[in-house]
Amino acid sequence: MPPMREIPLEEVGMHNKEGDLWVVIDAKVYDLSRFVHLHPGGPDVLYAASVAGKDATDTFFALHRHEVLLRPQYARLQIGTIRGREEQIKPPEPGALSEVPYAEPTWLTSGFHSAYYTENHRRFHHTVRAFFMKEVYPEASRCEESGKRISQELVDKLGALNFLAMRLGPGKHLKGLTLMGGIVKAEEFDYFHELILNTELARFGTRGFVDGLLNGGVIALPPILNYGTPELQAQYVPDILAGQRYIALAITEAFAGSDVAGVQTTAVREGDDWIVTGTKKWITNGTFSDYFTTLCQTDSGPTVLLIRRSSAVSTKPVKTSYSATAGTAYVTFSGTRVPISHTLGGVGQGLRVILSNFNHERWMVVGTSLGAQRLVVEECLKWTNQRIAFGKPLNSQAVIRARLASMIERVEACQSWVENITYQMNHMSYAEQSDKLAGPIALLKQFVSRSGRETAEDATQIFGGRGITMGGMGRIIENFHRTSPFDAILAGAEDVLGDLGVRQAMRKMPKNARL
Ligand code: HEM
Repeated sequence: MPPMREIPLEEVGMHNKEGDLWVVIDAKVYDLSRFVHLHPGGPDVLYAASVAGKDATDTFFALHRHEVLLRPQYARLQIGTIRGREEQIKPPEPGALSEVPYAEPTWLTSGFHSAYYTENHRRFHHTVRAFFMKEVYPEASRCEESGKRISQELVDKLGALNFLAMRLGPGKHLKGLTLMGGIVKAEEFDYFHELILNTELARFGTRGFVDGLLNGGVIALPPILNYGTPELQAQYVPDILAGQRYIALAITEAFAGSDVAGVQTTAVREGDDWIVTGTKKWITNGTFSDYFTTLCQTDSGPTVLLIRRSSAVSTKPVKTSYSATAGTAYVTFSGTRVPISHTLGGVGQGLRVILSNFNHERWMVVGTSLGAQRLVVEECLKWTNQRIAFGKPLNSQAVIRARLASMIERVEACQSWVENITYQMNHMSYAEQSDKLAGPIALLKQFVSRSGRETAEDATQIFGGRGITMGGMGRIIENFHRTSPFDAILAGAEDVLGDLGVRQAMRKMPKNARL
């Protein structure tokens, strides 16, 4: 691009009419002469006396997100800069931290300290945020809107970083892999690294894509890694981790959701095979999965099987209130033949396999909800600072500040509890996690998803009409308001989880406990 011409403000003022229209936004001069008729807000607003040929910075930022100016088709409308002035509102550097109070957790806030995170976590975080914003975010936005699944090109890029392997948490599946380009060694990688991945990917503000981003693998692979034979693991895991094949977890049915023991899909032995018949519903990534980690009923009780897609397996999309990019499916097994070697965790052991798997899944949902809630807090702090209503910034109203206070308190409480649980996970074996953390993680998830929905409500009141409008200024709030109920349902409904947490505590009550 040739260097931009420096233009005196007075010269801009002469271009203020139809066919010859310039405006100044943040020291940059835009020629809107031809764009006026394409402008989504219409031409008339641009011909207003306070806009045409004038510095319209405040007006522009009251109506548009900064990202509008960064889109290539609009960036090229710029013809120069105002002499003697500098751009003030700059796009964030890749990986940069926000300086808005509470927009980052304390461990990423200058001058604050943390007992949990190391220098390696910080470097990892910086690299992840930069990569996500540059490589993943543009596709996340596109797919959230179009409903298309993640592209193989992006999956390949993620595969090269061993993204899915990292999202399964620490463990022997990481051995020998180069993680995030070598930023963290396999033996150093812990649940805080994984928490960073989960919170960062929620910052796209695209809840459907978050699940489309190979979440099927995150929840369907652990039963193979924990209960599959070495042969089975060698046959399936590497291709899935590399993004060459896709997998989904198939538990829920129209017949049974939180009541997993009530599933009606059956597996009947015939020689060395199981014959599987039944349906599964709300299966994340199911529309494009090659394999299904599936809970079935057998004569000897619930059993988990690894099922390959074949002509006896069909999938169709389930239209939910978030984007079809998640690949949510209705799956039908029509007498599907499955070798008995594909049994995970023993016949009749299905509930043990599935219930232990739930802890990690619930903790993952908690992490993505937390990341999204923090983003919503940042959006609200910025909006209430720049939006003028009744002649004053929104944040000069006590009712608005009261809502902001509640949102900040909730996200900070969620953060502290999540970090505490994550620390426990780092110091417990898988078996200890199953025994000790099922209750606390269930309670944590109930608390975090409920906080999320309260925050969605507060944010929508703050953003008004924009909070219920897809695209534009309030797009992140609208997406969160529409999709935060997913966090309250997926991996166990909120109410059921609260009850589970208390029942776990009751089981562990000392026999001699008395007041
Ligand atoms: C470089 C200059 C501009 C570009 C590229 C631009 C682009 C856009 C775009 C893409 C939208 C759709 C909503 C969104 O994505 O946020 C929009 C909406 C709008 N624009 Fe602009 N715009 C420009 C300047 C202005 C100015 C100076 C005004 C001054 C009044 C203005 C007034 C509006 C209005 C009223 C809407 C509708 C807002 C809404 O529905 O909430 N635009 N503009």
